[in-house]
Amino acid sequence: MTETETIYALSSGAGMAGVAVIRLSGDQAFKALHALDGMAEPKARMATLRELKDPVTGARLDNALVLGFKAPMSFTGEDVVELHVHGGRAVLAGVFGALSTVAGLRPAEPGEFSRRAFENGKLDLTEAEGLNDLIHAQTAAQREQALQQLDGALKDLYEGWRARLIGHLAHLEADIDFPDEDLPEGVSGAVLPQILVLKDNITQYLVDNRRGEALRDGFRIVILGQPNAGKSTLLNALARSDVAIVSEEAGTTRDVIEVSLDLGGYPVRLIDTAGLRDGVSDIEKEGIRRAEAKAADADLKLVLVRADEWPDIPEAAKRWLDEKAILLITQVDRAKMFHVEHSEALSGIAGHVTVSAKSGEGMTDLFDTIQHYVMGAMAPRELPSLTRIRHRRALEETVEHLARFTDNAGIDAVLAAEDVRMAARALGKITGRVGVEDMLDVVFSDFCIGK
Ligand SMILES: Nc1nc2c(c(=O)[nH]1)N(C=O)[C@@H](CNc1ccc(C(=O)N[C@@H](CCC(=O)O)C(=O)O)cc1)CN2
Ligand SMILES: Nc1nc2c(ncn2[C@@H]2O[C@H](COP(=O)(O)OP(=O)(O)OP(=O)(O)O)[C@@H](O)[C@H]2O)c(=O)[nH]1
Ligand SMILES: [Mg+2]
Repeated sequence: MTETETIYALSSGAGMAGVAVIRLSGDQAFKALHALDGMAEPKARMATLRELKDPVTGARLDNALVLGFKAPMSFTGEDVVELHVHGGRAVLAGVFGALSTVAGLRPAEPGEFSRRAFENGKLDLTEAEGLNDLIHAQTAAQREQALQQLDGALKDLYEGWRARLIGHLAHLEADIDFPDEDLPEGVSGAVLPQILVLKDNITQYLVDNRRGEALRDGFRIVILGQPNAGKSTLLNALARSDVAIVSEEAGTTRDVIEVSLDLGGYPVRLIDTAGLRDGVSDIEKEGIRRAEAKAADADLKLVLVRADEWPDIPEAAKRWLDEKAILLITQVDRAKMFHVEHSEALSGIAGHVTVSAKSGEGMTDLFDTIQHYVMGAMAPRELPSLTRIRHRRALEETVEHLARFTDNAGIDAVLAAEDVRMAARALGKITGRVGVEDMLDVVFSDFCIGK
């Protein structure tokens, strides 16, 4: 299969619909349209009504709205034809059957239209990823982040850094080639601090609490505490749905139970876990192991302690109390005349709330406290956030090369210049400017068919 093959796919959603869009891209796209409508090529970018027939049987397929784009002025940069047909099963089957009889056409792979757009320079890799994120966006904040990335916000940031490095590299190389009188002394002297500043900028940029990734994947809030603390009851209350089994038996929950919520436009994954104690059965031990694994990479932890036990906090719960934890004193309806006494457990954490899932006391306060935390963690930063581990790895690699540059700068100008070149390459991998052939399959296989 060569890249010039013409591809087609359903680009609208599957299932019955008022209108469905079938997209064709490649140099046979208009020929294929002619095979179905027998008419002259429609004017580029002008919607036209056409009767489509099966080229082999002559059977009528649909009255379709047809839209053509001529290369390179199209989404993919190739000739593109869109068939806007009635979205019925028989219509789609008929049109796909007809297209399969046209020579030089084949069904598109997932993400193949976007991949061609990338290969034809219409999108860089971060923009293509932004497009995919936009299609999967579930909340307003996810949509906004994806749109920014699709608009080139990450591309501009990383290409800007790369351009700065390449500028510095030119100076370093000039220094190496003309070490003496041709250039004033001190050129490399000026480059060093400039590269150090850039290295610091990137290093600081990486300290982001996974903001962009959490926005893309969902902010993970893990509910932790000893058996019968009321974790599953709390999950059900926050999710406003009877998701997890609740019982007075200690050790009810063993599996990790996850619910997705939209918290003021921010996607949240609320995770209930097994009660923390010295596990009795092997199954419960495994449940606790999973609970602790979730706790370790939580974006926020809700650590539950029962009011009738307060201020005693079991060691298994106490170890999760840190700046990413909210302490919940639960089942306060069961403790008479309860008030939170001073405890050292209250310092160094993100907050504490006293609640009763039964009476509803404190639940509004809890909701507000969580929402406040999530909003703070997800608030837009000055620079657009990286959204994938792929970006993070490449930026870490960039910083490593720049650290090596600083080590070599005083010793060996040739080695140091090579470090800068490698740093620029690592940055170029994010946007797909260099050395990414092996990565493209991974990036685009994640896309939908028809995109
Ligand atoms: N029917 C339909 N709707 C759609 C799309 C599509 O492909 N078809 N899109 C698909 O994702 C999105 C729109 N995105 C598009 C992006 C670029 C071009 C395009 O033709 N670009 C040309 C010309 C640019 C211009 O006119 O300014 C180019 O880049 O050269 C088309 C659609 C959303 N809606
Ligand atoms: N009175 C009162 N009872 C509660 C409250 N929250 C939970 N319970 C009860 O406490 C018991 C344990 O609740 P669960 O939500 O199953 O506790 P859990 O922390 O999930 O327990 P495990 O899954 O065993 O770790 C159940 O009988 C609940 O009905 C509350 O706020 N007030
Ligand atoms: Mg439970």
